[in-house]
Amino acid sequence: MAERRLVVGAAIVRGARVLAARRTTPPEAAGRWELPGGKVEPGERPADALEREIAEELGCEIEVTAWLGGTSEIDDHLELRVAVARIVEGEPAPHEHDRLTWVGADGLDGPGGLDWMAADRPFLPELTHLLRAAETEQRRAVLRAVLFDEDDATAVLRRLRGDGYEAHLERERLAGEDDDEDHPWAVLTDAPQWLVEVLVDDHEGWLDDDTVAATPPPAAPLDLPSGPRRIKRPGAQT
Ligand SMILES: Nc1nc2c([nH]c(=O)n2[C@H]2C[C@H](O)[C@@H](COP(=O)(O)OP(=O)(O)OP(=O)(O)O)O2)c(=O)[nH]1
Repeated sequence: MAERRLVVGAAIVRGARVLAARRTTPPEAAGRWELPGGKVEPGERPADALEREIAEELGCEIEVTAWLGGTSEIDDHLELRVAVARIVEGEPAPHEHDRLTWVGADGLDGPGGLDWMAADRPFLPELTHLLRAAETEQRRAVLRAVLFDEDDATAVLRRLRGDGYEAHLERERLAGEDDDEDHPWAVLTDAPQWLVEVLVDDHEGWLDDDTVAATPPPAAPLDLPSGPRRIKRPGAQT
């Protein structure tokens, strides 16, 4: 039999989650999840094909960082390889799928997991392993954004989760204050510091420096201020 044509799929990883896309065609595959990608053209490098397909399907630019082991048979004519990739430009939007979702190790496989295309399943154990390793890494890098208003806190939480980061809400206590109504909200997240800074600036909050200090220690100790740091915002009331 002639060699199978190669289909490449991208496991786009951000934080400890991977981006899954829901197919709309053909009818038997509609509603099932895949890793975005497509067929490699004759003479095309697989990584180039993947970057081209992702630009077409999601409107963003990725960089392939590694290939997962093995290939998987799709049918008599096609076989699938999967690369781990990261976004280098833009935000993914579904141009050819009807849904995108950022899924962590817990939602990837097993009961309650996504209904994947059959050919993707052999890659799930390795992918789960990668996401678990990323989770461990992340536990060491949590930032705390402090916001006075619950609506602001919820907006920040939604935005971070929508972008694929881990984030959860906690009720914050300010030292020396005991009036419950004055206790602000804290959003704990693994998002990068620049993004959290932009969001707290937009929602009149601040980034708690204690948690910045709790990220993996730099080679030389940093001289960090001990109190919460107010991010300056043009025109904001202090
Ligand atoms: N892109 C992608 N295709 C997959 C995956 N798993 C899987 O079985 N497939 C199948 C579905 C299709 O039969 C085939 C890829 O076709 P496609 O329609 O996505 O590729 P393409 O964009 O190059 O399509 P076309 O131009 O030939 O229409 O591989 C996966 O994770 N990603």
